[in-house]
Amino acid sequence: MSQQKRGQGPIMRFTKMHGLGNDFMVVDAISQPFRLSTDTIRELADRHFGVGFDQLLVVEPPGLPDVDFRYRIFNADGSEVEQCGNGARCFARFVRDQRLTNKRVIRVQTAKGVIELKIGRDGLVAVNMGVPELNPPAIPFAADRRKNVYTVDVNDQMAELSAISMGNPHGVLVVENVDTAPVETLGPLLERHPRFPARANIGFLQVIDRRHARLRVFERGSGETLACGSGACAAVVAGCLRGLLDARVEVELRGGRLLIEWQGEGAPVMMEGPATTVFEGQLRLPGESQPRRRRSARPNTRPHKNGA
Ligand SMILES: N[C@H](CCC[C@H](N)C(=O)O)C(=O)O
Repeated sequence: MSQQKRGQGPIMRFTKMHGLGNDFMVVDAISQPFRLSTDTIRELADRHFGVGFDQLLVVEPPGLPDVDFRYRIFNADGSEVEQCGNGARCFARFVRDQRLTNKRVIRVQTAKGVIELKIGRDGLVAVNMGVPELNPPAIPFAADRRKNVYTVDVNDQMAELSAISMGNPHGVLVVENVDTAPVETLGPLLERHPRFPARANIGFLQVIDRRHARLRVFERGSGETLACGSGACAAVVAGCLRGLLDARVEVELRGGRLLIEWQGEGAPVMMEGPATTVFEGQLRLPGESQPRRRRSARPNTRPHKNGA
């Protein structure tokens, strides 16, 4: 946060959390005003000058009658996105720990639909991530027809990948060994490939056997993360479509393991894994003027004009 701005704005409370090392800044925008510009989100994401996170997760009041909360997600580059699987598990733990609900089954509205979160007594969180989208225009992915595997020309190499949306777009490649996969080189090239007009998260999937896999993900808007929940879901769907995986798969990511289950086309993808709170914090935002709220007005949680 640039020096001249520090210390002029309001105090914002937050909680630092992670799902298998995919880390988040989580903000309750129900009990406090939330209005962050894209630039401020980028500054807060910085691991030296800010809080440091892969994604910012925001808890808002529900926008639909049959849901408990609205769930907004911002990548480290400030882009607002449709889905975050590891974040969904942390969201569930956060709203219970903050006593925003006492439910164990929570329905949340994301930018692309409604997902259901279930907090187990073992501390693990199960998420119904919804039905994967395979139709190219809805992913979005440029293709003349739907296939299980597409050939994409990238830097004069032909990459074979599956294209799947879990609410957010994913490209999944099958590799011999994730430890030697070209994540740093091919990841950013495919993230911004023109055939992914909204960019994409790029997964590198190593099949151990029909019920075990390893995965690394170069995430859209954040780079490689230690884990990607929606990426693990997309990878299992891709593996099943290719006939390489069974319905229930243990996916080993760099930060730990997720259990993913998909019973096939038309069925939702189920994910189960941990959610960890690291610390509570508060910070003084840059000197963004906050509108004087009329006494009766609701907390201002509407997005800032040029960002969140
Ligand atoms: N980078 C993703 C959002 C976060 C997804 C990931 N952290 C997860 O656990 O699903 C995107 O731009 O779609």
